[in-house]
Amino acid sequence: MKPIVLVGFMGVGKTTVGQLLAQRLDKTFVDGDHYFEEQLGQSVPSYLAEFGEEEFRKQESRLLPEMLKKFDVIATGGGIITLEKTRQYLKQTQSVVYLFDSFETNYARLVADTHVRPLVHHQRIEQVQDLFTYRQPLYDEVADKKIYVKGRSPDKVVEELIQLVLI
Ligand SMILES: Nc1ncnc2c1ncn2[C@@H]1O[C@H](COP(=O)(O)OP(=O)(O)OP(=O)(O)O)[C@@H](O)[C@H]1O
Ligand SMILES: O=C(O)C1=C[C@@H](O)[C@@H](O)[C@H](O)C1
Ligand SMILES: [Mg+2]
Repeated sequence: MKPIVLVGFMGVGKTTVGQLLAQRLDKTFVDGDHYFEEQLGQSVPSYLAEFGEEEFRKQESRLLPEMLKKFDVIATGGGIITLEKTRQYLKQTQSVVYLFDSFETNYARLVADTHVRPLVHHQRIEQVQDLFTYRQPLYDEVADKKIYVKGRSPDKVVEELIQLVLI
């Protein structure tokens, strides 16, 4: 199977949906942030605090092709589209699916989630919204399919993904 790569803003559900999709299809799954932490031996928040975002993006970009070689379903980190070089790589990759939802739904999830995301932690809502708006065209640019989550359950999103990518 050609890998399925999920992209989208923090909190849209890439990890949740990706895991469920892989289970349904009996395929392997990897979460980009988890893979990063395993390979670098450091948590993402701690790495960002120590080395900064530029270095984090370089490492994230380097690890992406490795994940595509090793796994069937890949949930990328929310900022995977930041570097031009990484966007070029994703554009040449098949089955990149952009999961998107309204800013309000996304933000509500981020606030409720216990998982720490340094780029939104302690930021004002306006700053998170600016980042969300800035990134939309970048996800669009790299994706060849797009799913509007529309507040639906992860199960429903997985059903749509299967229809869209595999049938
Ligand atoms: N369709 C959904 N409906 C309701 N809650 C959801 C849905 N998808 C995910 N969630 C919840 O939203 C939160 C964020 O989900 P998840 O960690 O999968 O997002 P993500 O896109 O992987 O974020 P990140 O880019 O930061 O890794 C979690 O608490 C998860 O349980
Ligand atoms: O959207 C982002 O820039 C990020 C999302 C997370 O998945 C992590 O990769 C990290 O916290 C940065
Ligand atoms: Mg995730």
